[in-house]
Amino acid sequence: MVRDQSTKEPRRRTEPLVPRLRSVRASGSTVTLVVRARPGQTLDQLEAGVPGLAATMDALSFRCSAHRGSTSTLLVELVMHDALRDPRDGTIPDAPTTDQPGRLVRLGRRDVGGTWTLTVAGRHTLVAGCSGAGKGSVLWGLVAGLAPLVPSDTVRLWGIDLKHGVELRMGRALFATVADTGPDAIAVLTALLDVAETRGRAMAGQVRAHTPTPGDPLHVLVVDELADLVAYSDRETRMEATRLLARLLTKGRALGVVVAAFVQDPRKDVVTMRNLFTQRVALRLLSDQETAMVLGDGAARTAPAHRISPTAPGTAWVVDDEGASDRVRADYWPDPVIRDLAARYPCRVHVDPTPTVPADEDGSDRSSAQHGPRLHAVPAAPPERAPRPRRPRSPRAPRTRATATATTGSAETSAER
Ligand SMILES: Nc1ncnc2c1ncn2[C@@H]1O[C@H](COP(=O)(O)OP(=O)(O)OP(=O)(O)O)[C@@H](O)[C@H]1O
Repeated sequence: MVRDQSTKEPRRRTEPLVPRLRSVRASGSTVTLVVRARPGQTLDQLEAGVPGLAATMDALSFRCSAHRGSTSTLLVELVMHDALRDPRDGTIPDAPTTDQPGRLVRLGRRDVGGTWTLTVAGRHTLVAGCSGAGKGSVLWGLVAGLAPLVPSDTVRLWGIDLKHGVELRMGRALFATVADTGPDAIAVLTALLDVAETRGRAMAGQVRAHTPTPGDPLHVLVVDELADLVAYSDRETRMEATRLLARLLTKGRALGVVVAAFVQDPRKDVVTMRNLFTQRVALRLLSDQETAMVLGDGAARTAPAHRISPTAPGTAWVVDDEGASDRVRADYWPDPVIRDLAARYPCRVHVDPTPTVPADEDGSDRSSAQHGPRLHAVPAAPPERAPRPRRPRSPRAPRTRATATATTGSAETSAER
C-alpha cells in the first residue's frame, strides 16, 4: 500500500506536546496542580503556559514553582477566590515568633493560605508602593514583630523619617533614635557604619554571621520614604546619605546591621541602590515598569503589583528566594494599637543623634560604645514627645468584590478603578 506522506507528516509535526497532569487538589481558596513535562519539554515552557491556564480557569492569581526542586515537574497553585479581600488588624505579639531574633516576622496573610512572614535578620528589605498603598502596614507589622526583643536590647530599632518624623513618632518609644533632619540622618548612618566596622573587626576569623544577644543587638534601620533622603534632600545630604547607605547595604547584613526602607517611587533616579536590597516587597505600583524595577524582570507577568486594587491597601506581591511569587496582605495597624505597642515594648537605650556628643563608656551599648560611635547611648527610655498630628487612619473596606485576574491583562478593571 502506498502511504500518502504529503497529508500525514505535517499533521504529526503540529500536534501539541501536552504535559502530563499528575494531580489536582482543591483546598481553601486554591486549586493545586502538579504537572510533569514530556520528554523534550522544559519547566520554562510549562511555566509559560500557566497564565493562559489561569485565565481559562478564571483564577484570581497563580503561583508556580518547581515541585520539590524537580527539573521536570511544576507545582501550580491557582487562587480561585480572594481570601485577602477583608482587611484585618494587627495584634500585638506577646513574644517573638522564633528564638532566632529577626526571623519569621509575621506581617499578614498569603492568598494561598497561611501566614505571610518576612525574615529581617541578614537581609535588607525594600518596600515600594504608591501613595496610599499601605506602606505603613508593612512598616508597623515589621516593627511589631521585632518589638518583643526591643526592651532587652536584643533588637535595636533606628529610624529615619524626614517627613518631620510623622510616621515613626507614632511608635517613638520603640526606637533608640528617630532622625528627622538631614544631618541627623547622616549621623545615624555614620553610627551604624561604625557598629558594622567594629563588629567586622571583632568577628574576622571568628564567626561569619553575627548572633544577636541582649546588649549586642540586631540593629534595624527603618527608613520611611527613602527618596526624601537619597533623592529629594539638599545635594550635600543626598550625596553623603547615598554613599553611607550604599556602604551599609554592602557590608551590614552578616554583621547584624540591616535596613528596611520604604519608598513611593522606585525609579532608578530615585533609588539608585535598589539592587543592594536583598528582599523586596511590591505594594500597589503605578506601572508594569515599576513592578519590574522592584521585583525584577519578568515579574510584571507573575507578580503584577501594578494591578493591585486601590481598594485593597496593604496588598502586595513578593518573590521568594526560589523565584516563586506570592500575593499577600499586611495586617493593618491603627494608631492606638501602635501607641500600645510602643508603651509595651519601650527601647531602653536612647541614642542621641547629635554628632558632637562623645561616645558613652558605661557599657550600656557593648556593640558600639567600646569603639566610640559618634552618638551617645544612655540606658533609659527617651522622654516621649507628643506625636505630631497626622492623617487619621481607618481601614478601607473594599468597594466591590475583586473580579480581576493576575493573568488576563484586563485585571482589576472597571469595577475596581
Ligand atoms: N493593611 C491594610 N488593610 C486595610 N486598610 C489599610 C491597610 N493599610 C493601609 N490601609 C488604609 O490605607 C490608608 C493608607 O495607608 P498608608 O498610610 O499606610 O499608605 P502609604 O503607602 O504609607 O501612603 P503614603 O505614602 O501616602 O503615606 C490608611 O490610612 C488606611 O485607611
